[in-house]
Amino acid sequence: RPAVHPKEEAPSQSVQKELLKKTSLKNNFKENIHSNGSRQQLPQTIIIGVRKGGTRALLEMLSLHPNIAAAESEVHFFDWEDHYGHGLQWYINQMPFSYPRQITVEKTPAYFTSPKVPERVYNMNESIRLLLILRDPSERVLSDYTQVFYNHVQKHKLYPSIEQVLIKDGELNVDYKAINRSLYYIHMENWLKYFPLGHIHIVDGDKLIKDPFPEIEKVERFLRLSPQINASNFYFNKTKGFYCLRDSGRERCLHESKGRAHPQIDSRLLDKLHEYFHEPNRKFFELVGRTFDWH
Ligand SMILES: Nc1ncnc2c1ncn2[C@@H]1O[C@H](COP(=O)(O)OS(=O)(=O)O)[C@@H](OP(=O)(O)O)[C@H]1O
Repeated sequence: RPAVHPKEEAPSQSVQKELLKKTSLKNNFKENIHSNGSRQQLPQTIIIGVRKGGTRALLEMLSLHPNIAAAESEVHFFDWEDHYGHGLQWYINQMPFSYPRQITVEKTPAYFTSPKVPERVYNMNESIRLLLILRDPSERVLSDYTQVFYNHVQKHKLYPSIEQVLIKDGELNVDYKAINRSLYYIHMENWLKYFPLGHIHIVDGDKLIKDPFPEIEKVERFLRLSPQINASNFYFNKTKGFYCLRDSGRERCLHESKGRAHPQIDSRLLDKLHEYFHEPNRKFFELVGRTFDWH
C-alpha cells in the first residue's frame, strides 16, 4: 500500500473537496450506449507520461490489440482545470466507443508531472492500473526542447538555441522546465502516495525505440490481456529510422513529428547534463526497485 494513504490522513481541505466532487460525480454520470452494444466508458488504464517518453508510440502499439480501445487525442482531463471542472461525464464523453471485452485507454503525457493529478486519478478509481513510459532524462530534455523549438518554427517565431536555454550564468540552468520534468523521482513520489508500485507499470522508452515487441508483451501481461500482438506487427523502417507498425497487412509509421533529430550540443554541456541527473536517477531507481540504462 502507499506510504501515505489518503484514507488514513485527516482529509486536507483539498482532499475533502476532491472526495465531494467524486461522490457527486459518481452518482451522476451515464455510460453512453450505442445501438450496436458498444459504449463510452471511463478508462481502465491511463498512459500518464512522461512527455516525449514515447507515449504516442506506446498507445499506437498497444492499439494493435483487439481488446484495446484508445482515445485518439490527449484528453487533459485531470491536469486542465476547465476540463476537470466539467466532471466525469465530460471525461466519459471524450472516450471511444468500446465493447465490454475491451479496455479503454487514454494518454496525456502531462499527467505524470502535474502535482494535482495523482489524487484526482485516485478519486476516480483507486485500483486503476497505470502506464508510464520513461526515457533517458537527458535525451528527454533534448526531445522536449526540440518539440518547443518546432512549435515556434511552425508559428514563424524565433526560439533560443539549446545552449541559451540550458546555460544560465555559466552554469546548467536547473530552472529550465524541461529539466524539472526529467527529475522522475520527484514526480514518482507524488504518484506513490496514492498508488502502489505494482499498479504502475514502467515501460522502458529507450528499449521501445530499439526493440518494441518485448516491451509491448510486458504491457499485455500487466494489463492481463491475452497475448495477441506479435513480432510481425513491427518492422524497422530505414527511412524513418524507427520501428513502424503492420496491422492486417497495412503498414504505417508514426507522424513525422515523432522521431525528429535533436540539436547537436557541446559534449561538455552534455556531460554536465548527464552528471546533473546522476543523483536524481539513483533516487528514482531506489524508489522503483529497478535500474535503467541511462547516462
Ligand atoms: N516507433 C517510433 N516512431 C517514432 N517515434 C518513436 C517511436 N518509438 C518511440 N518514439 C519516440 O517517441 C518520442 C515522442 O514521445 P511522445 O509521443 O511521448 O511525445 S509527446 O509528449 O506526446 O509530444 C519521439 O521523440 P523524438 O525522437 O524526440 O521525436 C521518439 O523518439
